[in-house]
Amino acid sequence: MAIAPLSSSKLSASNSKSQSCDAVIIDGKQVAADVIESVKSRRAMADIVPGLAVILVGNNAASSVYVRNKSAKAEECGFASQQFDLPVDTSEQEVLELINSLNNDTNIHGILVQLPLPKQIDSHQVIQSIAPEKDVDGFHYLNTGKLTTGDTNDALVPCTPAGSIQLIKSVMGASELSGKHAVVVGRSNIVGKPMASLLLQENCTVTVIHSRTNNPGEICRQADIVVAAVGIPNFIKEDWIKQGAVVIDVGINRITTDEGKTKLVGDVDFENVRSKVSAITPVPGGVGPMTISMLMQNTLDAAIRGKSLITKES
Ligand SMILES: Nc1nc(=O)c2c([nH]1)NC[C@@H]1CN(c3ccc(C(=O)N[C@@H](CCC(=O)O)C(=O)O)cc3)C=[N+]21
Repeated sequence: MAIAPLSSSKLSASNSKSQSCDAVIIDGKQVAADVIESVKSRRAMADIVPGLAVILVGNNAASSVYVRNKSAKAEECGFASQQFDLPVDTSEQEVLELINSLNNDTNIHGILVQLPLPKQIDSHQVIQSIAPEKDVDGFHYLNTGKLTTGDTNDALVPCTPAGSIQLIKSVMGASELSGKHAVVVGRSNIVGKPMASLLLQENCTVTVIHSRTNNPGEICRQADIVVAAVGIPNFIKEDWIKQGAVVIDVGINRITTDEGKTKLVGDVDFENVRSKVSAITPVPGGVGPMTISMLMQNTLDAAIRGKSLITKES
């Protein structure tokens, strides 16, 4: 990881144990900007132009924010980014052929297929067709296997969980994390499961709860760390949170307010939860910007590994 964790004293200095004291609002934009600075300087030192290919089939609201921010960041980092906007009725075969050509393109180091895909396309087939060393989302079996077995040195780790761990580490030292009870709310392949693996690697005691869990609130209330990834606005209420917990809100939900405006909110009832926690991420400005930064980091890492392979072979 590029960023050293802040000292734990930073948290305790600004946040005494008393309930009236304000929680640390974790500045995801700042931590993400620090990662970007490190990516920029490592890229310049390696003297390479990482190539990132993004494939978008059709369009949906969730995807458009991501696509916008991603292209801008890639450019800022000195990457060559290519975007493929395919019509909503594109066949699976056409996507597989495009991926095959990108797998063989030596100027491309990272391939990302925006999810969800239209229903005529089997996303498992598509993801598994990406060359594992170019799988910057970290969804290929080889990368998920490396993550779950703890072989993370040359694994590409999914961006949102990797970013979430880094945000936790911005308020908690490694020794503080060890032994803590972390509760992950949600069991998706893109967030919940890889998040649980990363937390285990940090020596947390990990519980994953989901829509079929009995007494989820009772379990969540025991958590020192809560990672919410359910995709339901205000799902995590104040009475699910233990006093002093660290809360990471992965949710990105677009809602319409009473005044008819659209607004981005997370999965956590932020306004009511914030008085109870020691630290919490906001939405927007929390996990979202970190996801983008980790994508840039993964793409750079893939490009640097690609270059060293070529050097070894020649
Ligand atoms: N293969 C794949 N990988 C993904 O990682 C992936 C995906 N497909 N499909 C769509 C979702 C969504 N997603 C976001 C990431 C960052 C922001 C983000 O930067 N949000 C900012 C900006 C908010 C704003 O602009 O208002 C924030 O939360 O502060 C949003 C959404 C990644 N996804």
